[in-house]
Order: sequence, then structure tokens, then C-alpha cells
Amino acid sequence: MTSTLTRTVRVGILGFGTVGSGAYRMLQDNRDAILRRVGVPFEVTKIGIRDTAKPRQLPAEMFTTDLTSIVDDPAIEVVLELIGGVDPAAELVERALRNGKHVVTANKELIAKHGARLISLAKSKGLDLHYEAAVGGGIPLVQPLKHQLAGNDVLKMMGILNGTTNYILTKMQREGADFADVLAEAQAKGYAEADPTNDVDGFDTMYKISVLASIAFHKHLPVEGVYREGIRGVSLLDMQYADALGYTIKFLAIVDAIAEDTILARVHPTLIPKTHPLASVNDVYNALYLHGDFVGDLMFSGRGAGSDPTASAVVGDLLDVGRNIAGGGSGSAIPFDEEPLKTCPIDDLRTAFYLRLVVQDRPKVLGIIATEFGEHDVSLAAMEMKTLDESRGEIVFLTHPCLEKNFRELLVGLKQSGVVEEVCSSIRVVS
Ligand SMILES: NC(=O)C1=CN([C@@H]2O[C@H](COP(=O)(O)OP(=O)(O)OC[C@H]3O[C@@H](n4cnc5c(N)ncnc54)[C@H](OP(=O)(O)O)[C@@H]3O)[C@@H](O)[C@H]2O)C=CC1
Ligand SMILES: N[C@@H](CC=O)C(=O)O
Repeated sequence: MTSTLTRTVRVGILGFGTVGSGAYRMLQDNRDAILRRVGVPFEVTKIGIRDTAKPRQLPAEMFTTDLTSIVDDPAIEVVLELIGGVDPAAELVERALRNGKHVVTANKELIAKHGARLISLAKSKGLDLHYEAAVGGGIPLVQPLKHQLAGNDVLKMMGILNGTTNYILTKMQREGADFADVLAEAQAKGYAEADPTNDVDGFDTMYKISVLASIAFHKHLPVEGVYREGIRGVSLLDMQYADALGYTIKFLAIVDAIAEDTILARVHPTLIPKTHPLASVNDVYNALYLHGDFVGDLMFSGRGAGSDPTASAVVGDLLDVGRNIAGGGSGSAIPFDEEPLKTCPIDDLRTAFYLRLVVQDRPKVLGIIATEFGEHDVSLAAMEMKTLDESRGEIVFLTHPCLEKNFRELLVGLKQSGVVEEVCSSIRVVS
């Protein structure tokens, strides 16, 4: 039964961009339904921003550029941290907690880098620190991993965790769109980070997989333990070759359990078969595929970025805080230890590869290339060739699974072979 709170829970919002304004709008639009369902009246009393010249559709007295005044305000019980980045977010969140306020954040970088410490602080003070919106936008991932799936040994996680890059790759694949144009579109839609290199170069995905793997494997996965490559090297030509071979290119975060407390975590563009469930996750949608020893295969999907879906996750967390305030809840559970997980280097990975080369078009070239493959213990699964001009050809290979280290050495060998003009691209393949 819903317990009704007779007083109003006062909320301060740090940040009024895509997510902050969305959360505010949802609280206003669904105010009556929220009160009916949760029994807690929420009121946003102050909003922290940086630029007072930006037009806002709320009275000017709601806003302040002095964010410390919000986290120090004794009337505010809950702070929504929606500014992003570590500085000044970490200091503000810590100060809010030390001042006895519950915190909800959408900040994956903050949780990936300082989550263990801040969650412990919240727990020690009997406060909530929630961060569902930090990963997967509107998809509930943090709570299911923390609760419903916590009894499983997770053996594998594979996710499309960045809306901006999935939007870019989808538009390139479907429409042959130009990378820079689609990135600008994703920015206009509010999907991209304040600095979109965070999306394109994989930092955002790295933070998110750090958060998810820390919860799934019960120890902190430091971001330094995640191998990372971005999507800048993915070309339309590679997408076309991948398509002809029965694959699509997705930007994946992958974690494999290697042994007790040891994982291999990586973020990079990946060829996946068109029949794989992640292959049909398009546009701004995100998805997490997971295999647990008891639950088996599981996949979550939904909109991974944008104002409305992210607001849904932030407000969901806020309602949880409200329920805890109303019902005298126990505060944050600690979902992972500060002690780091052990991680394997990418060199130890066994994976198949897609490889595109420009080679000299003359006798014995294929033999020389085949010898290099053999010498590095890399075997071929498929090959396509095309003449480029009278002296050069393009060859695309799919390898069988091999050791990453051997494949890297093969690339060096090919470059030194005298017959390879350019190693154009190499992309890992999952089956
Ligand atoms: N956009 C999305 O789809 C999603 C974003 N997130 C996360 O949510 C958080 C917010 O993202 P988003 O809303 O997109 O970001 P925006 O850039 O749209 O908004 C950021 C807001 O924070 C304010 N701000 C930033 N730095 C400061 C500062 N130093 N002092 C005062 N105010 C500041 C900005 O002020 P001003 O308005 O004056 O510029 C702005 O209102 C990030 O952690 C992001 O990773 C999570 C899931 C999805
Ligand atoms: N920039 C991020 C926003 C959500 O986390 C993305 O594109 O996924």
C-alpha cells in the first residue's frame, strides 16, 4: 500500500539541459499521477545552471549559478545531479551527501570513477544514491543487475550502450550518410555528450560498461581495465563488405568472465551476424545482452539517450527516494566492492577478425600473404577480392578465431611483406 507523505519533498536540480529539463517536465506533466501512485508530493525549488543568458521557460528566480547553494540548502532533501563530468559534479554530490541529502545522478563518468566511494558514503549516512539513468537511458539495467539477477554468476555481457554512435552507424548503414552530418543530427536531438568525442571515441561506453560490470561482477571495474577503440575508423566500404558477408557493424561493449574475479572487458566496433539479436537494435536504441548461469540468455532494449527516456529513469529513481523517505527506507545498498576486478589484457583475447587490405596486383602476392597468415597462426575463413586499378587490388578476409596478439603481429608482418600497400581496416568479429 502507498504511504502518503503529508509534507512536500523538496528537490534541487543541478543542470537544466537535455536531461534536467526532461526530468523537470516529467515531474510537472505527471505530477498528479505520481502523487496518486507514490503518495509523495515533489517540488523542484531550485535549479543550478552555468549560463544565465540562455532562454529558459521558467521564472528566473528558479535558477542559480551558485550550485553549492543548492547542495547546502537545508530545505532541499533530494539533489538531482544532471550536469555531467567529474568536475564539479563529484564535489557537489559528495557535499550533498555530507549534508544529508539523497542524490540521483545520470552521470556515468562520475559513477565509473567515484561510484564505490560515493555509494559507501551514502550508505554510511543512510541515504539513497541512485544512478539508473547513467547507463542505457530509459532501459532499466542497474536495478535488475543489482537485485533480480544478483544471484547469478554472469558469464558474458554484450551491449550497445551509446545512442549517439548507434544512431550514426545506423544512418551510415541505411542511407550512406556522412559521419559528420549524422553526428550533428545526434547532437541536435540531445543524444550526444557535451563533448561528443566522449561518444565517438568510446569513453561514454567505457564508463557505462564499467558501471554495469562492477555491479554484475560485484567488484569495481576501473576504466583503465577496459580496452577501448572508437568508431572513427568505420567506413561505408567496410559496412558494405560486412553486409555482403552476412554481418552488420555495431559498436559494442563486451565483457567475458575469464575466471573467478577476472574478466576481459572491451569496447570497439564489431562485426556481428545479421541474425544476432543485437544486429537489429538500431537508431538511438541501446541493448544489453547477458548470459547468467541460472537465468540463461537475456536481452534488455529501449531508447538509450534523449530527454524523455532519460527523464523516465531519473524520475523513477526519484520516486524510489520518495518511497524511502515516506516509508523510512534503508538507503543505498552497496552493489560492488571498491576492490578492483582483475582484468586480462586485450592481447589475451581469442577472436575472429575482418581485415581489408590494398595489395599489389601481381603474381605470388596471395602466396606471400598466405605465408604471413600461416606464420602467425591465423587461419582464414573467407576471402573476397576486387581489382582497384592495373597495379592494385583490394582483399577482404574473415579469419577464424585467433589470439589477438598473433593478429597484431600478423599486421606488422603484412606491412613489412613488400606486397601490402595499405592495411585499411581490421575489425573484431563475434559469432
Ligand atoms: N543526453 C542524454 O541523452 C543523456 C545524458 N546522460 C547524462 O546526463 C547528464 C546531463 O547530460 P545532458 O542533459 O545531455 O547535458 P547538457 O549539456 O544538455 O546539460 C548540462 C546542464 O548542466 C549545466 N552545467 C554543466 N556544467 C555546469 C557547471 N559547471 N556549473 C553549472 N551548470 C553546469 C548546463 O548549464 P547551461 O544550461 O547553463 O549550459 C546544462 O544546463 C550527463 O552526465 C550525461 O552523461 C545520461 C543519459 C542520457
Ligand atoms: N551520449 C550518450 C547519452 C546517454 O547516455 C549516448 O549517446 O548514449
